[in-house]
Parts: sequence; C-alpha cells; structure tokens
Amino acid sequence: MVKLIANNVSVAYRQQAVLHDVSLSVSGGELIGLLGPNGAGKSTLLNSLGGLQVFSEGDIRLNDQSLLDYSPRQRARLLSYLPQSAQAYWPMPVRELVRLGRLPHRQWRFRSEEDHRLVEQALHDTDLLALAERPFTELSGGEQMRVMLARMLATDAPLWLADEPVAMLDWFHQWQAMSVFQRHTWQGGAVMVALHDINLAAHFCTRLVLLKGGRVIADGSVEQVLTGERFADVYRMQVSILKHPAGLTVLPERML
Ligand SMILES: Nc1ncnc2c1ncn2[C@@H]1O[C@H](COP(=O)(O)OP(=O)(O)OP(=O)(O)O)[C@@H](O)[C@H]1O
Repeated sequence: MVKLIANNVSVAYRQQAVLHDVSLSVSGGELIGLLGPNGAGKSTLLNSLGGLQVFSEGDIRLNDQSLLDYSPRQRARLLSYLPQSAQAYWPMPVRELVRLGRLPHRQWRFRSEEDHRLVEQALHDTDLLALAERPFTELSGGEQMRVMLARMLATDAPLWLADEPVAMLDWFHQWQAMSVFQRHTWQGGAVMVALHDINLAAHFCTRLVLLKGGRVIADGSVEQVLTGERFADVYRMQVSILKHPAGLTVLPERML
C-alpha cells in the first residue's frame, strides 16, 4: 500500500517561514481532510508533498524512497496532484483533456484498453459524459473544475493530493467527488484533500489534519480534531457541535 511520510518539513518564501516542522504520514486506506484558515499553509504543504515545492528543511519519503529521487514520470505514476484553481487555456475537447491524465502510463502514442477504461470511468465519476465532446474553454467554472478532477482520477495513481477540488462545485458534485475519493481509499488508495467545508470533511474523512500559521495543531479523528475550543482558536468562530449517529455537524454561531 502507498505510504507518504513527511518529517519536519519547513518551507520559506523569501526567507519568510510559512511551514514549520510539519511531520505527518498518509497511508493507503486513508481519506485525510486538510483544514485550516486562509494562509494557514495548506497549498504550500500539498505542493511540498506533491514534489512541486522546494522545502528548506526536512524530508519527504514516498514508499520508503526520498521524493527527490523519483523521476517526474515515476512520481506521476504513484502520486497525482490537483492544484488549487487548476486551469487549462486550450479549446480542447473535455475527453482529450482527461486523457492527458494517462500520459505517465503511455508507451509512445499507443493508447491501451486500460487508458480508455479509466478515462471513461473518470468522465462518468465526474458526471461529464454528456459534456465529453465540448471544448474545455466553453464550460462553466464548476464544470471546468470537474474536468481537472477527472484528469486526476484518470491517472489511477494510488495517492491523490487535491487542493480545494470541490470549492466551485454544487452540492451534488461535491458529494460525488468526495464519494469517488472514498471509493479510492476503500480500494487501498490514499487521498489528502484541502477543504474549507468542515461538514463535508466531517462526513467523509477518516482523519483530519488542522493547520494554523504553518503548523500542524491537530491530527486525528473527526471527533478528536473538531472541538469548540479549536474553532475558537483557529477559525475565530463560536460553534455548536452536534453529535449524531452519522457523525457530527458543526453549526457556526458567531464570530469571536
Ligand atoms: N509565492 C509566494 N510568495 C510569498 N508568500 C507566499 C507565496 N505563496 C503563498 N505565500 C504565503 O504563504 C502562506 C501560506 O499560503 P498557502 O497558499 O499555503 O495557504 P492556504 O492555507 O492554502 O490558504 P487558502 O485557504 O487561502 O488557499 C500565506 O501567508 C501566503 O501569503
């Protein structure tokens, strides 16, 4: 099973530290919600775990090998990263764009049965089959986000890192995306997803990591991480936490 381990990772932009000593692991079977207010360091952490961010200190290991020792193609077969506000500027048909997710696996220009199956599955899982021939540039913002998500799903990499992939999606498509992540983890994959929707995270995630000011201040189960004190401290919000058989729901009450 896939395993990513970050040990004491620190990142600075122009000598300004934005991630401090972050240590965490992501293992097959886990759907991890990465939470924290604007500027907490979620994108910086996901960029680092995805191998796209130079870190000043620390070490990240993917399946027991330093992330820095992988070639981009080898890494892309194990780890797929969906950045925040991923974009494309070409009027390429949706299906063609989703096919780009298969590039790390392609031998020359040959397209296998497996490539075809995974692209169609990704289009199905993001509700895009009816839009598959449309030019990407003519889609709405949420539809474009689903195409980017589908491209990530088509990679079939065991580890998915996604930065606010549902921020622009309607309720149905948010649930659909989270359900696909959940299914991936049930099949042995691992997902780490940055989210601002706390209740979506509480409903679907098996574990939450909460960042504040570039530090991990909580890492554990939904019940362990989502407490009234933490909301007051991290989000400056007074909340009520309703526990019920399906888990818990957080109701915002007032700003502090
Ligand atoms: N290229 C950059 N140069 C300088 N500072 C940066 C750069 N990118 C991000 N930062 C700073 O690093 C900190 C963490 O940013 P990051 O984008 O990781 O936060 P985030 O938790 O993803 O926020 P959001 O919820 O708004 O997406 C912020 O203070 C931000 O201003």
